[in-house]
Amino acid sequence: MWLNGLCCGGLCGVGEVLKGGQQHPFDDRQDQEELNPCSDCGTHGTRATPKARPHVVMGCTPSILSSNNQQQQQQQQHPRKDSSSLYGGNLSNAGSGTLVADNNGASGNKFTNNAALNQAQMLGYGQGGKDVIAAGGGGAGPGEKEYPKKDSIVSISGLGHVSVVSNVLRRPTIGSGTSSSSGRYGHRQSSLALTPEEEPLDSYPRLISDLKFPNLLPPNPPIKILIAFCKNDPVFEALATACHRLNFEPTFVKSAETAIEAFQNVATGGHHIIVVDARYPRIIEADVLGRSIRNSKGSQHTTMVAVVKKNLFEKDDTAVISLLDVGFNRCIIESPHVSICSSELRQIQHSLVRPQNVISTQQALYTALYRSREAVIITDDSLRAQYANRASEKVLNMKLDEIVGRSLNDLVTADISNILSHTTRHKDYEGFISTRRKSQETLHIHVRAVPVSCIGRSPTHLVLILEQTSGTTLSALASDALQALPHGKEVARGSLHSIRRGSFDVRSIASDGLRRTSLAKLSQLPLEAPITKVLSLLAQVQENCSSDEAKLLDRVMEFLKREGLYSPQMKEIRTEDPVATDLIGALLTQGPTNILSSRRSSNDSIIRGGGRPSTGSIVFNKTRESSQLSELLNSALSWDFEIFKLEELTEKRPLVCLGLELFRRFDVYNTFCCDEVTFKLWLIEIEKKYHSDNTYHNSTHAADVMQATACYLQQLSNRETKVMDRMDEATALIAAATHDIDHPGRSSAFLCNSDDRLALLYNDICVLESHHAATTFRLTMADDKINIFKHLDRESYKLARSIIVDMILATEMTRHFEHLAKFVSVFGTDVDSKETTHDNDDNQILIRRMLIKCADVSNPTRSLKFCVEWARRIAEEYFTQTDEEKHRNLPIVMPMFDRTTCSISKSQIGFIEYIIHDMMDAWNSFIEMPEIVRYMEHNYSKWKLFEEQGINTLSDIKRKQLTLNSEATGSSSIEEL
Ligand SMILES: Nc1ncnc2c1ncn2[C@@H]1O[C@@H]2COP(=O)(O)O[C@H]2[C@H]1O
Repeated sequence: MWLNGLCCGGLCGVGEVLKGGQQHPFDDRQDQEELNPCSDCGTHGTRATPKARPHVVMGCTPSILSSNNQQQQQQQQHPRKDSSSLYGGNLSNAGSGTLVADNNGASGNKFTNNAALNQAQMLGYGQGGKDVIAAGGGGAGPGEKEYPKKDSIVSISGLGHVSVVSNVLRRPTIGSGTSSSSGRYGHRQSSLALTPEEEPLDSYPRLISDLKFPNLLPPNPPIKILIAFCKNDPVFEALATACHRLNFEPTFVKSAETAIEAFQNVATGGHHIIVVDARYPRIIEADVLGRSIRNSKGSQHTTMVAVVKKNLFEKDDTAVISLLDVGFNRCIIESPHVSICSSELRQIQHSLVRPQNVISTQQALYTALYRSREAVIITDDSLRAQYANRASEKVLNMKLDEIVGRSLNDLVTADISNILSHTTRHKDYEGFISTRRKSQETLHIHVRAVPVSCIGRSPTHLVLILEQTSGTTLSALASDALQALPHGKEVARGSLHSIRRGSFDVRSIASDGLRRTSLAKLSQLPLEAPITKVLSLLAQVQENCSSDEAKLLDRVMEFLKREGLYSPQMKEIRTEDPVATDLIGALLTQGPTNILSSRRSSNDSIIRGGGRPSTGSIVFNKTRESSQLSELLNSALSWDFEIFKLEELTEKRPLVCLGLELFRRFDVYNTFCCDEVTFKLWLIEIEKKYHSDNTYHNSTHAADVMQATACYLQQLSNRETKVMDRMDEATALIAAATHDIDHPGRSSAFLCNSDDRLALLYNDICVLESHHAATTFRLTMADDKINIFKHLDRESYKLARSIIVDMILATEMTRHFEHLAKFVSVFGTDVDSKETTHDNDDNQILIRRMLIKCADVSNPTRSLKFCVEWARRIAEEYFTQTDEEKHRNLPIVMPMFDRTTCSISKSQIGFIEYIIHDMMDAWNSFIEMPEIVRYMEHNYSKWKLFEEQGINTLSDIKRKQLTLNSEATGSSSIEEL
């Protein structure tokens, strides 16, 4: 039976009891705002009906239920003196009634805070309410009615009401000491119970201190053990028999993939122990499996054991250490003896599994804290915030990652020595302080500071409970609202004022005709855009100025009325060189026509043969094991990363290798709560979708863009003020990896001209980029095995999706100048970009778009040998397109890109001059990576030189590359340029 199974917390007494295990308590949609009248009695407000939230502490099944009741405003606050543990310090002292029950709905000796105790006490339930609240077990069956009895589990409403949820059959005797053999925790009959032979839960007598600061009891199922062994040898047999003897529930699997699947299985997974055979790394890669399990949701309290060969211990401990580093808790030596295996497992159960199970219950307490309406911040002994709940984000108007890690001195403006003078003497402090909200506005707020000693006797942590009194709340809200209001006469259309002002006169409508009526209505509608306001202000200025000024203003207004304020006027970009004109025109033009190119021709036909070579599966293990590869991946965040060497080592499949390395470095597995195996399978599928026969738009380009993205992210993460959070980093890497997926090696204009199905599907608009974004999600969501988003909650998924889609679409070049202009207008090259706020959704979008754009066309900013190779590859792809256009008699998008006549050097000069130079200048001022500008300038001068030397065609470039490569065998780092 669920604790919160009653309609209004049982006030009406006719509430229907939900059947245990029903969907209701698990359903997030139940988390609605309170104050609904009870549907059964129709009278009692359910304001304080506790919200029941499921908590997964091990595996995937919720096992603990927490509820949090907002205490009645007027109710007297009792001084709270108890504080001796981290839990006790915060939850005990929180003013809201917080009650945590197990998944049988019994609070038992789970957690009850002081506010809940006080509420119960006021209603006369037991001495101090403690016996009542702590009692557990028993209870009515589904549908039975309940009447308050003294010895009952209570549900406490914010209105101060207590309702009965279940009866207590045996009343515990508080303070009567512990039972002879139980000790503190000896009361559960379970393989997980701390002393399994003891009495049932509800008859265990508890100490008062246990009630105030208890360890929540862990969930109570038998021990589930997952055994991943590739063969049934004697070691396996001994282990299996030992499990049987210990009454463990084993699952046997033979590979890493099936192990992950078994562990993640919602119904049967979530094992307490996983034993992995680490003796045969070629069959089961224990380290990869270990990392994947650790990155799986609900694995943080699973004990992982590796079985290793005896000689592993005899040699040196590096192999053992590396297993421990990836998340194994223990390495045991292989043994074919059942008694040895039994004893090992027994010891693991006692020394690792039990403490883990107790610790796992913290999750419920953290959830209670997170849901609390009081702001709770916990600092360490040097007063740095270590924990902050959701309410504190609101109070301080800061994001969690801005609070955590910050010194208390930065969070409050008051002198905190007063607080410390109390807390260092183990005394609570109560009073008012001023908090420093991010908007620099201060907020006076009531604070209770409670010192907590986690180790030893002196305080190791400080718990701060910030309570907004109604006055402070209102003033903060009022000032927030005032700030949001438009000032002076500029009351926005759509605001209350404007709507009233715009309400139309019924009589005038009646006298005018229907058409005029609707026009009148239209003009009154709140449709005014900011630009309309600017225009009307300029029109006002025009009335009082000289005729010359008025003419000038006319021109200004003319420009402002054009669509696409940030789009460059293509016709105005006139390059002197026809090659550059062709290229820039093609890049900036949406749809089938190259707006800059005047030549249209179609003549020689060159047949482009061959389909896509088979993608095959990658031989990942082999390449991973190669020391060359791991050495190469060590430099994964260097701007001089050897991308073409990676392409060679991975047999043209560099994305999986580099992707896994970068995801690991940026902790993407944790951010997405998703294991490495899923990411690996995902990367394999994504890479397969890149066309390896494209010379440029293949998976090496994707890997290169991902690598540039990672370098930029790395650079941004070194900043004092955080620009990107973990989700931003993870999504940026994913967008980079997928941004050109399934690229056909032809431009969007080509697809439009050839009536390709993609052009028809996307109406000639953003054809390729729309296809890349759509393919990414279609592919990922189609198969759970590769669905890297599967563990994100709906909100996080929506956020991740919107960022990824937006970033992929930003790589579309027709909006290049628009993105650049917007970025420069906010983070302009002259102003110190560090001073510009990044913490603004619009600015964040600008940064993300610029980041992926600069990564996408970073090739001219890499060292010369890479820059030349990329230029060769893109030229080859352009030439192939021209070949096909000629062959199929299609309009030629870039007529100058003919393989027999085109100057590649000239195309690069134009590309750098018109597209790359300003963008990289702006990006460098923001990100501070001078090497990109130095490389770009060096490459530019080299292309000029090549051009003078007549190095133009593909074969010229190939010859030049040979000399460059032999020159570069020394080093080509930026320092030597
Ligand atoms: N070195 C280069 N020279 C000419 N065009 C380039 C070069 N690098 C990238 N591009 C173009 O810039 C475009 C950016 O978006 P895409 O990757 O879709 O396609 C790219 C190429 O068409």
